[in-house]
Amino acid sequence: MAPMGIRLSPLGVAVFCLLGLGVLYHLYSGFLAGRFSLFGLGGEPGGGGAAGPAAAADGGTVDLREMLAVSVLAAVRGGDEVRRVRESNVLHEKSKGKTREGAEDKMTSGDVLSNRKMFYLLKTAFPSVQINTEEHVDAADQEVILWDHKIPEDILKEIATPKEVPAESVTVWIDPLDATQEYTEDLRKYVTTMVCVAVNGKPVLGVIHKPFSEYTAWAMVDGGSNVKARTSYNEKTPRIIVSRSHSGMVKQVALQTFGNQTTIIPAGGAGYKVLALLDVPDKSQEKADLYIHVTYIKKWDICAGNAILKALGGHMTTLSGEEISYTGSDGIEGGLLASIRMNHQALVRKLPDLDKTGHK
Ligand SMILES: Nc1ncnc2c1ncn2[C@@H]1O[C@H](COP(=O)(O)O)[C@@H](OP(=O)(O)O)[C@H]1O
Ligand SMILES: [Mg+2]
Repeated sequence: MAPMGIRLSPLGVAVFCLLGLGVLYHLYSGFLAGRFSLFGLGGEPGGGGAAGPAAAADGGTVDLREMLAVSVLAAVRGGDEVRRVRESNVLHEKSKGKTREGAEDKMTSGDVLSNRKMFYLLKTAFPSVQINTEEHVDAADQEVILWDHKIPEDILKEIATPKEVPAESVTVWIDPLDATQEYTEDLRKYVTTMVCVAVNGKPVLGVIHKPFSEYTAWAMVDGGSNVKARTSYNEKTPRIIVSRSHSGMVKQVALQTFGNQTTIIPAGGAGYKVLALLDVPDKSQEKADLYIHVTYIKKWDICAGNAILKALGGHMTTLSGEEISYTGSDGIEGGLLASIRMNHQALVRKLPDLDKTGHK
């Protein structure tokens, strides 16, 4: 018997407790989860109302169509910084150290300022997703950049319905300035900014933006794209696009595999080299049939290109034909082979085993 003659029913108490737990769970998984993850970064919450975090409202899911819209915006905004710094001619060039092969790993103000814009735009819109970026994020120099929740018409036209996935299955990869070496040499056509979204490690969304020609390619696997493959490719004597500053033994490997008649096109930037395989209207863009890389490379350099190729029916794998998983470690060891509208596995079989030949 309770005081003052009120009797508590055990069923009523149980229902009350369950309701309480439900309210707490809802608060934690949605609103608070988003805020905690930003605070964990040393960041501020993204603000409320229409421009607040996109993931928070759904309690742990994100809409890939919204992620695509923010990724395009981030690549363009980052690209504005890249262009502004290059046009100022004050690059504040530094070395982050050396690559395994002994090349300078460079960084400029263009990389840093683009990274800041791209990272905070994505982090504010999607506070609960994992974001991996090439450059260090300075928590003391953060910026809250709000997304207006507008999905551009070209995306709405291609992708008619939202595509929800659990926020915890998503890994975002940002390259705030691809082809930094060429950027310092003022070889502007090679420079891109890139965003990639992987779901359970599989590349699903890719954006490659060329800041100096203001061209943007995007694609979503099983969604849509604003770019397509060319109508024909030369599989027998392919034009092969390769690195100009991290080449390793790539030319020898290409000529040994496809013969001495093969044309080798040295170029900067992994984003630029993927675009070379596609039907891109930009006049400064060279065209190739295959992209081969033999040295170590990082996932932010290749994830967006991998997603775009996959969305268009192409392939990007290691040289031994393995799919690349975009979670966990930053780098991949087995080189790269990218193709579209070709028999990719037949190409893999043609290539020498790099570990055996020591061709890296
Ligand atoms: N052996 C290596 N080690 C580290 N990074 C490499 C690399 N080979 C290529 N990369 C990176 O991959 C991108 C494309 O390389 P490349 O232009 O030589 O084809 C460049 O990215 P960033 O410019 O973003 O640093 C480059 O630094
Ligand atoms: Mg890069």
